[in-house]
Amino acid sequence: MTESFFFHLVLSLDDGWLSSTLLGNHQTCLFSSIMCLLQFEGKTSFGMSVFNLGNAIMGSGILGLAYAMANTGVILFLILLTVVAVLSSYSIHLLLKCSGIVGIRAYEQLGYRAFGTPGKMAAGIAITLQNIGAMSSYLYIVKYEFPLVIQAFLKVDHEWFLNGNYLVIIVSIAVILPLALMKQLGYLGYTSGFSLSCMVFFLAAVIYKKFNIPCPFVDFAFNSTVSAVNVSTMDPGGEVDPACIPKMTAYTIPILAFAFVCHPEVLPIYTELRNPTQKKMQHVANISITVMYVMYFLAALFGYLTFYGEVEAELLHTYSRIDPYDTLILCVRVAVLTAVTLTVPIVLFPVRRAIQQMIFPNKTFNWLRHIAIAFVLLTFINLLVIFAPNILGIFGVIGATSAPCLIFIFPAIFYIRIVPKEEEPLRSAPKIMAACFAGLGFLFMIMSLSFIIIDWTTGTSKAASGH
Ligand SMILES: NC(=O)C[C@H](N)C(=O)O
Repeated sequence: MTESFFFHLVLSLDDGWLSSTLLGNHQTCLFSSIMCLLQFEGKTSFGMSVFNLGNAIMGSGILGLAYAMANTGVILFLILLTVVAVLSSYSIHLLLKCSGIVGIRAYEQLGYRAFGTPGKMAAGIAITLQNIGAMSSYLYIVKYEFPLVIQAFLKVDHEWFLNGNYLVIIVSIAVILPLALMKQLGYLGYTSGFSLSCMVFFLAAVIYKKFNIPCPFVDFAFNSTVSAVNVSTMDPGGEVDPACIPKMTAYTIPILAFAFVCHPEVLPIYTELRNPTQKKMQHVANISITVMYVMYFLAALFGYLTFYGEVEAELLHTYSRIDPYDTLILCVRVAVLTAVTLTVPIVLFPVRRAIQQMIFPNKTFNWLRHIAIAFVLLTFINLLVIFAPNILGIFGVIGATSAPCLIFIFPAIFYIRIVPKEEEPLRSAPKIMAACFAGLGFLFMIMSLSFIIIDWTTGTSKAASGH
């Protein structure tokens, strides 16, 4: 094997640690490369990689989609979902092409290659924001769903352990922190398949419940007085209920963008793929995106058709209004809780790496730093979840800021800078397309942000109404 092969390999494996190796002498470089080859040689099969990427895509975003559909109507939602899915696949194409050219398999390192330190910092900050947002939304689900599960199973009221804030802290210390301290997760690890099956179960239950819950449904809180909550689209006079006429809100597109973000995880999954080629990885991405697209659409459709305009920003919570003790929904809660809890450590890994690359570049692995970053991050996220007003705010702010950067803007501008002019001149079709893509990202970001700010200042938002 030639030295250039090793050079490429070194770059592509672990940039933080190995960049220091590159500065050392050739022997060290060669030795490290052989160690890396033994340690990190891509071993993950095609199918497993599809699972891993699917798991990276699938998260709390799925719980917000029915709400997004309630705001747009089925047809517009389907169009928007398709557009975001296709664009997400195109942006993975841009990332893969860049990484193929420079031989780097980390998002923030692509930023460094394209724009030096500012590029690395921008990508690092976007990844940190996005993944902290995703983790907060996962712990948010723990905060609100876990007490209901415990209450139903133990049949107790007013106990200290029914306080969601305590539960978030306990779950973080007992489950997430130990997993987050592992040196490697075998990237995205073995929990992916399990996590995904939990979400398939969730989807099946949502579909089943659509045919099982009468319409209009009876709110549990008013059960004794038997007052029906109007969720049918028609009022008795045959007029369409104004509450059920779809209208686009500031949150629709940010929720969709949030739901499709998986980009910080794409390159690491590529690194671990057996016999990796750009084409093969694109194929992995396209399959994962298509499967998630179908699951997202079904979850949104049936969730929406169960509750119409009454659906809340977090779908599971809406079911409690009918019967908080319904066994099937309790099992679904446990499944979703497990899925999102197991995803937190996985989502934490790219953030830790981004922080390491931003604050301690060129430092070798250090257990103390590894543990300290995980601890500080988890503490911060716990505080966020305890004090954050609601999940819609998280979807909205993150979906309107870091998500468009990671999906649209960065892949496009990195592509324009990294692909050499000799190969593709600035005026070539692929680069013009990438520039339009970045422009679309900017437009989307500015529009969504201004809508959300208007929404907040005028106080019309459902986001203001708590959970
Ligand atoms: N991985 C992420 O950043 C978010 C993920 N797409 C979700 O829906 O929760």
